[in-house]
Amino acid sequence: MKLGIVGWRGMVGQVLMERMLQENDLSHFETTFFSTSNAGGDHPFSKMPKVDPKLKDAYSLPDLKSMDIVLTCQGGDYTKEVFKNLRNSGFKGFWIDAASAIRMDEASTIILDPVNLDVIKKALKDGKKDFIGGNCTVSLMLLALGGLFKANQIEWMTTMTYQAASGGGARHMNELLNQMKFVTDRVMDKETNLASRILEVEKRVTGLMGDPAFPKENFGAPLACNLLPWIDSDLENGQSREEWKASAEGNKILQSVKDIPIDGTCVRVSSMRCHAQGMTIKLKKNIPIEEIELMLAEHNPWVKVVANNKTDSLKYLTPEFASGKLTVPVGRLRKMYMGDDYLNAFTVGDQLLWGAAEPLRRMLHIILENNTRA
Ligand SMILES: NC(=O)C1=CN([C@@H]2O[C@H](COP(=O)(O)OP(=O)(O)OC[C@H]3O[C@@H](n4cnc5c(N)ncnc54)[C@H](OP(=O)(O)O)[C@@H]3O)[C@@H](O)[C@H]2O)C=CC1
Ligand SMILES: N[C@@H](CC(=O)OP(=O)(O)O)C(=O)O
Repeated sequence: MKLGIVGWRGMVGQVLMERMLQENDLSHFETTFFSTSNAGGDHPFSKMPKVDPKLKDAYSLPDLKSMDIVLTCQGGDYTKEVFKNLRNSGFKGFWIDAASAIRMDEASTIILDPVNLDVIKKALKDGKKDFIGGNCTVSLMLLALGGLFKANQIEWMTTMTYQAASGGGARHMNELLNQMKFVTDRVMDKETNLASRILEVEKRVTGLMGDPAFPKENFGAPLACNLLPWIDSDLENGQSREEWKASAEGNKILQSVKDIPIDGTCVRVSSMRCHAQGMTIKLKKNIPIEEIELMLAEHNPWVKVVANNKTDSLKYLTPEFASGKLTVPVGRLRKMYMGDDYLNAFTVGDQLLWGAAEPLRRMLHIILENNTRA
């Protein structure tokens, strides 16, 4: 099959390409790389077999139309500019996309195959062609709690998120580091032990956040030494768009017969590339913790149930542990004071892997398999 890849140079694209090279994915396709900025130019994969050595124009409808599959992690603006026109021009191939732009469209299927392979297979059987990666926080939550969703044991749940700077993109990650530098350069200099005058130093740090030179062009606010309890746009019903995605996308991924209410507060924190979330889960009945742990652990090969003790929680339930890994640790599993059918849980995962790139490359294999069988 002819595969066209758009957005390979961006941050999500780089993570995707790293995984595709690790898994030798390109060997299954005749691949063309596209660019929005350098059509006709070179790319780093040109020496690989069955790869077009030159970049094609990512806005050229005829070039895109000649592909069997277009996979894009170029972003929502690109999708909005190209997708409809491409379909209107007669493109009958598969469109695989990391962006949220057409995720909730009727024709789109949200892909997270360890959780909804049956939904994906049915969509393929029904002739659907648009397969879109889910929101990172939602995908990571579903992977962590897949066992409980599969057993249909969740009545409702809340998620309180701790989302990394990477969710905003490369410029945001860079800005976070610059914010940290801006502060530490001004309060620490060569002196590293400020404990004896820490209250005075804290005042200075907080004051620096209001300094006109404080770098906040991307986040719009200080994230270093701070947190931001709003992610994405304002839906003007009290909810942020990121919060809305939990229930809307979660239930679409699961194709729930009756929607499971999922809601909470999404917060940006100063971790670099892993999103964490604390969850309160209202179970349909009292299930013993050992049974819950087993259900979660057996659901998929990537989830890692972490024993609910201080040592293991601090070792495994952190962005430091999860960064660069496909493993999705879930822990702090305990019944809550509210009753035995209330479960506390905490999970963390790499938002660029399972949260963005991994479901896209796995979809390529699902399409190949489906094609072989057809
Ligand atoms: N960041 C995230 O956490 C997630 C992002 N997504 C989706 O993926 C989309 C892409 O995100 P992300 O990868 O972070 O975006 P980037 O800004 O890193 O990359 C997007 C595109 O920008 C162009 N570009 C311009 N200058 C540079 C440069 N100096 N280095 C690299 N690329 C450059 C490239 O296009 P070209 O080569 O054509 O010039 C590239 O493909 C998002 O808009 C979102 O829709 C989805 C889930 C998570
Ligand atoms: N909004 C997410 C990242 C993202 O790209 O989400 P979506 O794919 O739903 O637009 C975050 O900031 O962490």
